[in-house]
Amino acid sequence: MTGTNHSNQARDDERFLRHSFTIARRAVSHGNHPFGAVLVDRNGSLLLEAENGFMPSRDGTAHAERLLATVACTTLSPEVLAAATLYSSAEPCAMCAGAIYWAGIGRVVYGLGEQRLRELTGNHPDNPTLDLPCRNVFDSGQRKTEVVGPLLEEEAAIVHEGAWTR
Ligand SMILES: Nc1nc2[nH]cnc2c(=O)[nH]1
Repeated sequence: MTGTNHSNQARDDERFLRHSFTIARRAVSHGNHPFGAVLVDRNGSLLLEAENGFMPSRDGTAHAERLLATVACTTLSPEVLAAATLYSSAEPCAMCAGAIYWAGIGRVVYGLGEQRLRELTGNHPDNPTLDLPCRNVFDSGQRKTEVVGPLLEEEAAIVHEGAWTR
């Protein structure tokens, strides 16, 4: 890969990560938690979007990344999945990292890190953050998942402003 390709990729990563922040804000406008995820193919085309779906049924497993992974692996080919990047407004939790792994998505870029998320949510009952980096989950698998993050973490944190007060 040339230096130009590297900088193109970095630019695309920031652009699509910011798009996941927009989806996270959309989740809030729908009464949900501030998380969003998007899937992009190897050519930089947007394939899928998913927002947190906690409400209305208080489904604690309806994380944006897990919902996206399920749609992705039931609609796209293994080749497309392996070459795709999932952009997430926050670091995938252990459940979502597992779902991304099992879906066969090859690359993940996230904004807010798990530690920072934990500081923001405190002990809010809707988000008892798991203290397990997504890299630990991916590294215990048999196929490689590339991970980039935290990235644009200050912007990612702003999305959570006012979201975890009780
Ligand atoms: N990364 C992530 N963490 C969450 N914690 C609660 N919901 C979510 C979600 O949709 N994504």
